[in-house]
Amino acid sequence: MIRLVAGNWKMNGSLAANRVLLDRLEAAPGVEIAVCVPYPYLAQLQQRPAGLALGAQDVSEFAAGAYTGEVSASMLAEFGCRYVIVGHSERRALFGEGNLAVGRKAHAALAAGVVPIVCVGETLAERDAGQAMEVVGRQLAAVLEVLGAAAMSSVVLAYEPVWAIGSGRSADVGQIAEVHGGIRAWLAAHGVDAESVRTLYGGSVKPGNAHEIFMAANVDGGLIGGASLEAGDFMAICRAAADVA
Ligand SMILES: O=C(CO)COP(=O)(O)O
Repeated sequence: MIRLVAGNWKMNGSLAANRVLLDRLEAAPGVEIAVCVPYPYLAQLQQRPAGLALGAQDVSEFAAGAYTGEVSASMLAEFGCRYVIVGHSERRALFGEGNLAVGRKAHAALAAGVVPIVCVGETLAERDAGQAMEVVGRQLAAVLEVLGAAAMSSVVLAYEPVWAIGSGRSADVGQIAEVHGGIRAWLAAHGVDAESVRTLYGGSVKPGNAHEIFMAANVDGGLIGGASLEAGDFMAICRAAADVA
């Protein structure tokens, strides 16, 4: 399947800076490229290089109504979002999102025709305790409980070990391949069409390590934080994904 490289701008950007960045991005053959931007910039991103998919970084689990500050999946769909990140570890850790809420957000996204990029991953303490796959399994189970096996095959997953995010310390290829293989096996064991679920790796992906990461078994692309704010770096990562396609 064609690899997906999604940039997660997090809470960065300005109208002026975004324009400079966008002017330097372009579609690349052999890879799908998406940028997941802060909500206020969805309007600006209506003008973007052809072939670049648009995404957001969070979504309400509710469809509409008295939920001050929330943004619904149908609003994202109106602005042309193909993707929305749900359950990023920063949202889980800093904003108290639990596993079931993440599942409900994924459900809301799918109901509006927006593909959720569901993030899973363990902390360093959990890895050191040998619990990485157990934690990821729990996170997956909650999403499966809400979505059911058929809908689960429509999501994109992102394995983002918390300790590798923004730390400059990527997981090594063996660790990545082990968890990605574990996720594929977990999905298959739970009745999900595992082969149709694209599973991205995220956490300190840079131009220098992208190629070997994308070569790893069961890695179907990347979720890129810091390096997605540098056009040259982001395009180099996208080309690395295309090269191994
Ligand atoms: O959190 C991430 C993407 O969602 C990864 O961030 P970094 O690429 O900055 O480590």
